[in-house]
Amino acid sequence: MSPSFMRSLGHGNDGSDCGIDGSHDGISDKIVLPEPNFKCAITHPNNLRIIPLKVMDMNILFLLLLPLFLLIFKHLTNPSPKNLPPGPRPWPIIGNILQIGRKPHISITHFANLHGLLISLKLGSQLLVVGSSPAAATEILKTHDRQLSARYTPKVTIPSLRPLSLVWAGECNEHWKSLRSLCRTELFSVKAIELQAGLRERKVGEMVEFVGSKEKEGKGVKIGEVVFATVFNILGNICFSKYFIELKDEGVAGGLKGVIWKMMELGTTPNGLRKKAMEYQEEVYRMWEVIITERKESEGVDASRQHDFLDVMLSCQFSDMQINLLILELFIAGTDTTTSTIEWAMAEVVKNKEAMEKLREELGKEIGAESINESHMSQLPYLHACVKETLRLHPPAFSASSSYTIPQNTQVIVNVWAIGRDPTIWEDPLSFKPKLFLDSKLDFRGQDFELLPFGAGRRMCPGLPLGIKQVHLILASLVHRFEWLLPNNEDPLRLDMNEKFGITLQKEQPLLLIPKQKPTVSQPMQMESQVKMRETKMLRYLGSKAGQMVNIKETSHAIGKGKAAATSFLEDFFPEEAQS
Ligand code: HEM
Repeated sequence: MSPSFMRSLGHGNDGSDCGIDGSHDGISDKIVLPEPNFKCAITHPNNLRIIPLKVMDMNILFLLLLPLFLLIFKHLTNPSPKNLPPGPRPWPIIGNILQIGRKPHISITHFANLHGLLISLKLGSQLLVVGSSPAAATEILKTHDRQLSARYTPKVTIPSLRPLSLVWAGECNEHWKSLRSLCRTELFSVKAIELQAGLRERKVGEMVEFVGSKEKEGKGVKIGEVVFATVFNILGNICFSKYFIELKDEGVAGGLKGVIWKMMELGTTPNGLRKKAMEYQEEVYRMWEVIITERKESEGVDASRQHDFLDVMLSCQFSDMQINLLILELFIAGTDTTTSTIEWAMAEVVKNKEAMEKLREELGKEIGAESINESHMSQLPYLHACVKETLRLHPPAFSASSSYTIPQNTQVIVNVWAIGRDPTIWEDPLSFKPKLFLDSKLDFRGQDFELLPFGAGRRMCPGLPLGIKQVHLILASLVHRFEWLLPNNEDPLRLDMNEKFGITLQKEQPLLLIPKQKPTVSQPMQMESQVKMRETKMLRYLGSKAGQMVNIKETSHAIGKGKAAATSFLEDFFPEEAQS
């Protein structure tokens, strides 16, 4: 679960409570309330002297205890609303916080097993409703998407910034709509994604060179750090035409990743530390504030530079604060999620020999000795299946929003993690089996409620097109170029797959792998195998087009080479037809 992505039935809705009928949710009628199991361990050392309290001390004690009395009074006079979904019995004042613990995705799934697929919990005085089935997800993210599309905002966010925010927008107001539409057209449209392809290929190519460089030979590579630096630089370039992190500056990516993680973590603490969060925000803004100032001062368009997202925001008259906030939110929402997906995917394929072999075989057949590029991606069904399987088992974020009367301001979430591991939906749900997706039409684009790593409905992830392109290209490149070993030749079967809960579900132990260059083929052999490979692809493609007109652009796409290569192949194979 990503508390940051929690939805709420908050302000800005029509104000009425939401009555959702979820009787079909399969909620178990066997309600087993686990007895609280906390031991009160107060020790009384023998040498502790007991000093009688004076009248003055009593007054101080009374003042100290007053807030506690007030809290208890508030709790007693403000009972939980009736007719809520079942759930574990909350403790006075703290609610279920202690029972939820440090791994909420696991404890909440456990509560769902005990109480049903729609449960309610109390986080202090905050009510939380959790759906853990595709049916509950459909109710929350589709049927009642409009009423439940407000975002629950952690206390750590600065109230004055909320109206400017995309991620934290409490309601789907006009400003939120205009930000989503700006991002959709300028960053994530089909055209924008296609225009960025060269940039992604270049940055991923540099990452692969770095991993395979002499200085890294035999050394461990922290997959999360090199991937984070790469996706951060891609987004940095799209927004500011600038790369922020040098791959060789070990630790910078780790440091920045740490700051982003900490900022997100503050957002997940019930009473977040606003001052600390502000300090982190300022630290990140400092990275690009010079660029904004220079750009505002420069006159005319600099022809040596590409048109970037900063140009777009300035032309829309965005203030510095609006620019800072939007870019920060894109970095927060887009870098850690993508990195974590790739880190999990690598961990799963390294651990699962069969999946790794199949993926290698597919990459070898389709790409061979060519340099990998995005036009290859559509020819790699097993790669796509590996990514879907990773997102089923390790969705980086929970999603957001029931059959009960939900009071206003309730946090409502869908436990996507639990749905991905539900044995009534998936066979052998804890194993990594990409094959599941090979003959299946199930997709993660918000239509299939069994698989919701990007959420669904109005607040669904707008960055999906960019995120998924990066995941495919980086995973394919890392697997195709190297063989991967664990440090000290450890058995991959014993790879630690524990999760650390935060805004994203990361690997608790960062993945450290040793790359081994795959045996290289000599230059002439490489050329020969490339030509052979393209010939096979070309024949396969033309076979599928028998009796139809073929288009050079599509042909070049199908063979993963430019138009010139496609034309010359067509001329070689079908000289007469190519003439016409
Ligand atoms: C594998 C990669 C990614 C995953 C799994 C992912 C997942 C998610 C999820 C689950 C949500 C919440 C949806 C909901 O509340 O129903 C979300 C929201 C969001 N994501 Fe992503 N995301 C990814 C990549 C990206 C990228 C690359 C960007 C942008 C650069 C991005 C930008 C956003 C934004 C701005 C939101 C908030 C939208 C709103 O509240 O209206 N994400 N993402």
